[in-house]
Amino acid sequence: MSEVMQASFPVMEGGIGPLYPVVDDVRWIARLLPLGVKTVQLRIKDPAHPELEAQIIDAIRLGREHNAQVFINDYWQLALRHGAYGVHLGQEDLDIADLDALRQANIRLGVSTRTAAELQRGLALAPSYVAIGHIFPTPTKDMPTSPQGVAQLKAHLGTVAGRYPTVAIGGIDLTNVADVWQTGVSCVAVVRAVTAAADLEQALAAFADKLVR
Ligand SMILES: Cc1ncc(COP(=O)(O)OP(=O)(O)O)c(N)n1
Ligand SMILES: Cc1ncsc1CCOP(=O)(O)O
Ligand SMILES: [Mg+2]
Repeated sequence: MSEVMQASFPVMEGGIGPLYPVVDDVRWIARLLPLGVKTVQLRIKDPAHPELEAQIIDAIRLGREHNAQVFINDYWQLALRHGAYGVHLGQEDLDIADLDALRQANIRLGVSTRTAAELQRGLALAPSYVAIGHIFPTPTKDMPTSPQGVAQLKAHLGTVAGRYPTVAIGGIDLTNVADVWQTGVSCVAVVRAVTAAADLEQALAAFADKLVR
């Protein structure tokens, strides 16, 4: 698909990273933001979750209170309704989302990409960031594609050419994050490395030590 000029989504004023926890409950956000995390995503996959809208409202409020960049995964209508900082959408979400409404509301957009073609589609939207994954095998999400690995990540970063912040996701932990970071990616998104950490503060400190440029 060729790139067509599009109105841009807003830039993330505070930069993006370097660590971007993706969590399934707003209580994580309440723990993470006071610890200095600046970008976080609320990813609740069950649309029938009884607290879905309440958690989204709380997440947006916490983001404002801590001057942090809270992205809402998937639920772009609720994000619009409640004035979210940002929305994260995958390729299938992009097919149905009202991107003009998000642009008009000044909501930042992060997009997932799994292949070179999806990356082109994502870039054509002039998003606030582009995510590339999954980098390593992960049990957290069923993926229709194979892990891309660090070399492919690096090739994709060449395509982005610094035009947008980049996020690597999928199977990233303290044992492999240095390899990911040395590609020059702007940010590393993690689920289990944060939510399954035995000691949250220690895990954040260990990532901070490794995510230095
Ligand atoms: C930072 C980041 N990258 C990728 C994804 C995956 O989004 P998507 O493909 O829409 O899948 P779901 O997360 O909705 O299952 C993400 N959420 N965040
Ligand atoms: C949401 C998502 N999108 C691509 S991989 C992934 C899950 C990453 O989870 P983990 O960090 O636990 O491997
Ligand atoms: Mg999605």
